[in-house]
Amino acid sequence: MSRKFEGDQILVATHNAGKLQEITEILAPFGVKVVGAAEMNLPEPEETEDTFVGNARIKAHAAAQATGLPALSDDSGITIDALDGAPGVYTADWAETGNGRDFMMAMTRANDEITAKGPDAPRSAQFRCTLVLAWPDGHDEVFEGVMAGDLVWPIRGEAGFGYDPMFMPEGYDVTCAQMDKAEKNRISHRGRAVSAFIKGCFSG
Ligand SMILES: O=c1nc[nH]c2c1ncn2[C@H]1C[C@H](O)[C@@H](COP(=O)(O)OP(=O)(O)OP(=O)(O)O)O1
Ligand SMILES: [Mg+2]
Repeated sequence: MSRKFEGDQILVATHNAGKLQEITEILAPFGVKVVGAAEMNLPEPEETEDTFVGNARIKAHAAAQATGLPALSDDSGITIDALDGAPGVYTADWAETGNGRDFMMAMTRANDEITAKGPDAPRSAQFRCTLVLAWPDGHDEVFEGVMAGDLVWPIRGEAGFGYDPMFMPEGYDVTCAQMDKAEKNRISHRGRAVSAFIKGCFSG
């Protein structure tokens, strides 16, 4: 069934367990063995670029070079219209405490900064995901996905990870943290990007 990965492993170059679970579930029907970065004892590279694709390239190439496996990385985040696209590539940084990540703090900051723009500030935002598939020979392929929605307050739901409890996708009246996994994967930035990857790599 698979054109490029038949009988092979693909390394998913992320240390985020939520991402790894989503990507593993979306790829499950395609007969490719998914291995995570933590399982391979890979270090977490520094994300020094100011674009999603730049940081996705750093993560994917580091993992492919270290293992000799094709490596698929995910760089993602949220762009908030009222904040001119912030936090964007710095979405994870907003949750950083110096002692692990605190997404309640990050979501509170997002809500506070929108609220500070005034009562007419839009609540619209986009989740964005850039996947880079890096090959051990040094070439790569890029796949992207976007999900539009609104940021709600107070937060709702327990499922998912990161900013899911405040993100209500367009056309829904529940947040990503109130959806089952399959539904989120069907519409999400990551689900769309992984679908593009599947089209590119499993349908030849
Ligand atoms: O579906 C999502 N639902 C909720 N939050 C999300 C989602 N997708 C990305 N996010 C947030 C989490 C993290 O704060 C940032 C990504 O940062 P990003 O550097 O790409 O990922 P990460 O550091 O968690 O893992 P890693 O770099 O090892 O892949 O955006
Ligand atoms: Mg990261």
